[in-house]
Amino acid sequence: MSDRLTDLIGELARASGVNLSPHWRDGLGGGVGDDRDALARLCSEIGWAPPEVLDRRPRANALPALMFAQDGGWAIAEQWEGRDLLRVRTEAGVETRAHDDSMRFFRVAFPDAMRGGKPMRASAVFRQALLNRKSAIVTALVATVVVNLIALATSLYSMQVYDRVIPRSGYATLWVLTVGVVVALLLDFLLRTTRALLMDREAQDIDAEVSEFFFARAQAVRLDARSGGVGTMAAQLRGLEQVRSLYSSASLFLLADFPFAIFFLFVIWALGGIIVLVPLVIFPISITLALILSRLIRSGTEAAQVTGNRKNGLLVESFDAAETVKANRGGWYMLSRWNALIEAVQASETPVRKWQAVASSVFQTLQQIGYVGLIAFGAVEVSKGNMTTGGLVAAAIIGGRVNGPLMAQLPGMIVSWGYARSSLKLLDGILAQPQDHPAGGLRPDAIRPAIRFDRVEFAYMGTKETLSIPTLSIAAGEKVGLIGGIGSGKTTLLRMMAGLYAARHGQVTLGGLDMSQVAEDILRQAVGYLPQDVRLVNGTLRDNLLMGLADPGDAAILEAAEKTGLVRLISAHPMGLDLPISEGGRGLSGGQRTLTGITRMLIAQPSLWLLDEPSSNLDQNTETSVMRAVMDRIDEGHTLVLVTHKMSLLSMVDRVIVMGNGRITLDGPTREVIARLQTSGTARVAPAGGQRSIAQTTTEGAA
Ligand SMILES: Nc1ncnc2c1ncn2[C@@H]1O[C@H](COP(=O)(O)OP(=O)(O)OP(=O)(O)O)[C@@H](O)[C@H]1O
Repeated sequence: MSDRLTDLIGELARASGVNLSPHWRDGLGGGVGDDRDALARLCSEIGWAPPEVLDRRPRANALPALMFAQDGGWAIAEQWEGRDLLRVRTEAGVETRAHDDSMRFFRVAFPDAMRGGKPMRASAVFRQALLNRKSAIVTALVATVVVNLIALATSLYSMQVYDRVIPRSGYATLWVLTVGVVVALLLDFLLRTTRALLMDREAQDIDAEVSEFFFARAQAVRLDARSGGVGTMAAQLRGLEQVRSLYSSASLFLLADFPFAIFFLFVIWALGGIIVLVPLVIFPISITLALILSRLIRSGTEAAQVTGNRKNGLLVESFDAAETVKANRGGWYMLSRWNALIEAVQASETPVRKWQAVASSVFQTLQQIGYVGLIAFGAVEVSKGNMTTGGLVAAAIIGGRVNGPLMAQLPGMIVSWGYARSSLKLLDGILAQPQDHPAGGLRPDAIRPAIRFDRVEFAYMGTKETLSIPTLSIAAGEKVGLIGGIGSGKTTLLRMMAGLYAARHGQVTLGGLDMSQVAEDILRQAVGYLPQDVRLVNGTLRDNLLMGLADPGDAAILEAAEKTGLVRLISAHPMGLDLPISEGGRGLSGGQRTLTGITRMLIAQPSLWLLDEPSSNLDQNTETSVMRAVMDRIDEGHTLVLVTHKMSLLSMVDRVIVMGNGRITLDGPTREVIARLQTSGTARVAPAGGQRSIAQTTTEGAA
């Protein structure tokens, strides 16, 4: 394998702001080479679209791009340094090279693991995953073809036995034929087993690839655009396996078994002439029945899928909210919802099962009618001398190979298709939801932590306007307190500043750049956000402290933990930083979770600190020491926005913004705003926009 080229592709992806799957190199074989066509071969092997060939003199906005030069091999052309000079990155480092016409430039169509590349339909994702494994599918197809040919051989064996061996007592012929058929059957066994193992391995691979894609897509759905609960979302992903297994079995059916059924019709015709009419009549009948069946069960499978997902949602919810449910004796309430959903699932599944049962009996009867029809019609043909007895036996056996796929496989596949279709619809729903940030995005060297809101309006899914901020600017280096009544919009505003929610109208900029256009990793480096309720994930404390960060080493982690007091938890536990955290951060107290979140921010050192009620879970002493540690870490030019209900914390900020009913109702220097709030509820404040003087009427009270 050409490591050099894959290294360069990895670097180009990073430079283009694309999150390649960590496993993108897995399974790459050797022999791609280092020549000019190596990139095209590599893309084809990985299953990416072929690279786009750029102009011989690419425009500045087409860079960075991969470049191949006759004398220097592969490199990344980063940017133009002058009219004829290119800044080029090779494995040896960065150098400047003169442009010459032998250079070729290529753009790679990266799939982004966190976004899944271009918007597409869920079915296309499965198709692509199958197509990426063309060689395995071709092998399985060849095996299926040979297995079918062996079936043909066994039927012809019967014909020979009836026509040649029995009338002439030709035992020598019988032995030869029998040995031949036994060898063929052994080969058949080997091929079937190999096909099953191969398909199983590929199925696992496809599962891994497809589930990675959809999991990443579901993760990247913008927080404010998420519809449905956690359980429903989880259930949407559950249909993956069903769709995958249908796609693999359906492709083998359509590509091998179905065409072979047609081929076998010709064989029956060759053996018995007119008797082929029997399967020929049954064939369209079974297809028509299959189509009718698929229509009949369609609505049932869809309803069953939807209620099934709601059932899953309720299950997740009941465990997640177990404390509330138990404390409020909500068990019966949850149980009655559960029972209602079970009833709904059964109601929608009953017609599906009914039609499935009817269908399988109908298809079995059709199969038997086909057999009887073939034998009866064949007997007439044999007695007329138009075919031999052996020919009839062979035709009956082959008739089974025609009926098998059509009568036995088709009904099951139609029902699976009904379920898979509704799973695909749900997966399409995930793909259609807006994603966090565009692939690529702006990648400035540094972002000034200055925030500006311009005619911003925001509403949660399905609600009317929640936030309306005509103008707000927070300069780099400002320390701002955000206060307001319960539900006044503080958290929503903070999440917008963090780039977690996107404005429905208007623009939010960070350092002059539209926040929604900044590359995700750059944004997350610059912005530190501490949610009101810090949730931890399954793993170790270290994993939770370092999630998404480069490991600065234990000394740096412990230094930060010392400042927040988290070190007490670490030193009290025998496993120290490796102390296990269970799902949802269970095992740590609310205060310890908050300390973990703050310690993480101290390690990350963002330039924009967004803290949502950082001390609500902390005692007075811890609050003082933790907030001091935070203020010590916030450098001169760094910005702080602190949501709080505690007036005591406002001494740490120089400016206070008061929220009320989704709007800014007061904005000014801390002392003036506090004085205004203390004297009366009718202060004059300036329209929010960074002005430091109070000048507008408000009736809002602070926290
Ligand atoms: N996920 C959501 N979906 C729909 N509406 C929401 C959601 N989260 C919050 N809201 C609504 O948006 C409004 C503002 O909520 P927000 O959490 O920003 O208030 P807050 O000022 O932070 O309140 P608190 O002080 O209680 O934390 C509230 O009316 C709330 O009901």
